[in-house]
Amino acid sequence: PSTQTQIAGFQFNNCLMNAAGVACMTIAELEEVKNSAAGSFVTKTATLEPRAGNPEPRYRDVPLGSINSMGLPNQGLAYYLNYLLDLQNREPERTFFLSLVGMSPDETHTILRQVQESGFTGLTELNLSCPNVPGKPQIAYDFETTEKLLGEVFAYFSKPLGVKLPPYFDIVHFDQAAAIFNKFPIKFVNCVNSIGNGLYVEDETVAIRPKNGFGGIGGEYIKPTALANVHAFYQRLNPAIQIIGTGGVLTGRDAFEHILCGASMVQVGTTLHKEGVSAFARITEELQAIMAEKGYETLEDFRGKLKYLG
Ligand SMILES: O=C(O)c1[nH]c(=O)[nH]c(=O)c1Cl
Repeated sequence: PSTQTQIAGFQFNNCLMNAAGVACMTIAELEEVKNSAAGSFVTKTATLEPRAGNPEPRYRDVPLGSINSMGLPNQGLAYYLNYLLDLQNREPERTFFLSLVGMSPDETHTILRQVQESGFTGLTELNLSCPNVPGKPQIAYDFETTEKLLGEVFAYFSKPLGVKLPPYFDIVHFDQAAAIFNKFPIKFVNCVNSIGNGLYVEDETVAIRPKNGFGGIGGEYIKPTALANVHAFYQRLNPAIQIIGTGGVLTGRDAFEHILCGASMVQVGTTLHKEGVSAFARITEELQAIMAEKGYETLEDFRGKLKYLG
């Protein structure tokens, strides 16, 4: 069975890739993901200037997942954009993702204009869901701001762009968010970012330093929420807007469920942090075994075909 896929008309030889934030801060890390069984990579979310991020410890792997309050540490847009421009000349047949966001709407426009004026031919993932910059709310929880920002972006940005979304937990919010995204030529929505502002306690103490221990939750804890967001947007969005599924992918079975719920690409975060890039080959083999057992040749044989109980 084949686990190849396409996003916005770009072909990928595998439907698995890293989630932004994991294994993607440096060129060395990105090259390792690129040279693994992953079909693509996405960079750490880039801001205009490099950022040190929050004080450590700011990321912890825990038995059922992870908690992080990194604070958007990154090497700055130029570092990632220059690498991607060089890479697309070296490997023109492959497509990669650039994740970005400004620390303000103006900075977001500055960054996106730089990308627009560059020769970048890959996919842009606008991160509307960072939960860990003190004082900065998650953009995509503010529907008015989100609609205004996207309206401004698409006045000048013509390269393929998708958005990274926080998890929503209310059916009305699925309705309202989807209604906004359906207004714009967005190529994909990536559901979900970490569940914001969880708290992990060890004995009597928090696990991470920033924000008195509050941080985004990933891993097994979040798969039901991730699948619900994937499927809710799959049900509601214009079919021209594809879904990337992120959250709780440990096994081929988890990847299968994301695709069954409507995902065209599946991202791996916490599991990649714990296991390393060998996770991509393992999960791919497990997914292929499930497809073989069920007689599915391609993802399209089962993508979005979640059954209800009537
Ligand atoms: O703290 C972070 O850097 C971070 N951490 C997350 O869990 N999601 C994000 O989008 C970001 Cl930007």
